[in-house]
Amino acid sequence: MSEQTSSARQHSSEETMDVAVLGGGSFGTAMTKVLAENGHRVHFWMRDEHQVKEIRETGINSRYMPDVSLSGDILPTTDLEAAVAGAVAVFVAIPSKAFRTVIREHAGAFEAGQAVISLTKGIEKDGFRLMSEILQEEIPRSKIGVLSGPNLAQEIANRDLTATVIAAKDPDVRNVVQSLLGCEYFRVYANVDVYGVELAGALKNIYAIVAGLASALDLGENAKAMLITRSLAEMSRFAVSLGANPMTFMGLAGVGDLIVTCSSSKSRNFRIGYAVGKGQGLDEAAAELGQVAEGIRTLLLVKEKAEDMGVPMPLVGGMYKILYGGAAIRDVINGLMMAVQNSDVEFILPRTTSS
Ligand SMILES: NC(=O)c1ccc[n+]([C@@H]2O[C@H](COP(=O)([O-])OP(=O)(O)OC[C@H]3O[C@@H](n4cnc5c(N)ncnc54)[C@H](O)[C@@H]3O)[C@@H](O)[C@H]2O)c1
Ligand SMILES: O=P(O)(O)OC[C@H](O)CO
Repeated sequence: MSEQTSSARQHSSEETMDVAVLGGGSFGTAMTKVLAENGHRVHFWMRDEHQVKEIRETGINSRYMPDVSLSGDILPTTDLEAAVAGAVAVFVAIPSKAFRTVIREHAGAFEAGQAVISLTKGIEKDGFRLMSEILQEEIPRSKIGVLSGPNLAQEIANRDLTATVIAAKDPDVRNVVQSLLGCEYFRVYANVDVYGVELAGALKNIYAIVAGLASALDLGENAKAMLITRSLAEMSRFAVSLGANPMTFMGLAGVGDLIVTCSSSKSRNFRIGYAVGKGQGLDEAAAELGQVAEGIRTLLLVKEKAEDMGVPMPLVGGMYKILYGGAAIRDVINGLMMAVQNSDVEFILPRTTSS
């Protein structure tokens, strides 16, 4: 173990555990690094044999994190069954589009009572399912958790100070994740509102696109504050109508993640909005990014769901018109600014209009 590794581990469990990380992208790589630096044996599953070979031989995942060197007890593999067998916890960082397929295909591999934690911030198209719901449906004998918060993968990999949230009903899951991941640069807070934490992580990606677009247009600092705050109001309104606890949105998974993703060009969703604001087409921007920006899909799903439920979401509606309806950005902004005046905090003063 390197000097850096032993110092990172000060606050985490002293016992070496077998853990699995599923998904060889940016976030899977960052979480693998934290777990390995904390002294655990990490079975790192990905589908690409070349990537496995590269990480095994060089410690580098050049496609997703070319500047990050992985060291410690990391076992890259394409064998998911072997990765999961005996793991005290399985962390899943597969984009929402492929999440169910991967879990279903390997459902038999997961053990009864095993902690399975989603790291994915997205929503499934059919049935508007969150990832924890997919886990519940596909591998119901597992103990399920969700990790979410202001967690830019690159910063975690750089050991920049970061906090996250583990949400799980089962205290054993909360405890094991805090113990496995916590260290001097990564602090893990707990919550029991699984649905709220997970929904916050998915929804903020939409508003990061909005914020990126605003940044491209150089709308000013007041506009940034207005957008972030109204995004929080809108996402909490939607989440509460689905049964989430509004207080969750005051925490790291809510306002915390919203702040980081809406104010940093390190966020892929923010970069999509910025590119569109600078006149690039959505498809071109997504192709150029070359990594997942969940907000693009989530926007479509949330717009449809909000309309079905009659929940007003003017920012979602406006972004949809820009990305998919060919609306002029300035017209949409003008429409939002000139809408009927409304309540600031609707949990104190209820909204009286549908605008
Ligand atoms: N990158 C971050 O900063 C960050 C932070 C927190 C949460 N997340 C979330 O984690 C999830 C994964 O994001 P990421 O940043 O790692 O994405 P990424 O684009 O960097 O990588 C995606 C990975 O998923 C793999 N993948 C895609 N389809 C697959 C399939 N069918 N089978 C197996 N593997 C498949 C790809 O090969 C790739 O390794 C997203 O929901 C994202 O919102 C990302
Ligand atoms: O790069 P993004 O936009 O997917 O955001 C990454 C994380 O979700 C930030 O918390």
